[in-house]
Amino acid sequence: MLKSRLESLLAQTSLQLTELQISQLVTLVEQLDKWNKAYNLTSVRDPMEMLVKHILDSLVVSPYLQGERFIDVGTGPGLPGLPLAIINPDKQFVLLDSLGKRITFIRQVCHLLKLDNVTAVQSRVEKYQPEQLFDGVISRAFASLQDMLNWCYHLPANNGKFYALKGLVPEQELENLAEGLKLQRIESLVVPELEGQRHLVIIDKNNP
Ligand SMILES: C[S@@+](CC[C@H](N)C(=O)[O-])C[C@H]1O[C@@H](n2cnc3c(N)ncnc32)[C@H](O)[C@@H]1O
Repeated sequence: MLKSRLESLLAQTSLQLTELQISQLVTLVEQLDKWNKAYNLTSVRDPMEMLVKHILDSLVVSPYLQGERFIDVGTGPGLPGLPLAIINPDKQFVLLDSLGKRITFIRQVCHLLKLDNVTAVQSRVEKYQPEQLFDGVISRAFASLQDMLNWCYHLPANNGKFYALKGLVPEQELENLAEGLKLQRIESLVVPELEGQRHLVIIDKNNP
């Protein structure tokens, strides 16, 4: 049931996935459902609803990612980072959250799915000092844009980008961007069968 529903949702997008990637995404939803009660991972309880609200909502960001190294900050149970890592095995993803249970969940799923392009890190983002900077900093349902940019300013490499998934366009939050930050564009995202607006705010960082 989950697999055929996912295939019909994917058919409404331009995304081309392999059989392995589809089966990994189905397993991810099954694991979210299995561990949700114990780990309080998401308020979405119905696995069919998770396909739209978590999996498709994450995957639609994929065509916009430029570069090879990404960090998903405030990833929770790995959203959008895990779906993006599954369909981009050639890119590296650090999934960061301050809550240990969520990081434990991500590590279990990576082990189960044999994902070798994901590193899960438990830390507050303000304190996290990576050995190597990132081409992109991704976030969904994490913080206001201003807070995200303040707390994560140290993470992108020169010419790196911020990718913030938002409902409504956060126009006020785009005023007075810090030095070196520039709004590149706001993409309107189409998530099959999801009610409400979705936007991807892309901000460029050029080191002053
Ligand atoms: C509302 S959840 C969103 C989770 C996921 N991104 C999603 O879209 O479902 C926000 C997450 O951010 C994490 N978080 C909040 N402040 C943080 C911080 N300063 N550093 C790291 N993680 C943080 C919380 O633990 C929580 O898992």
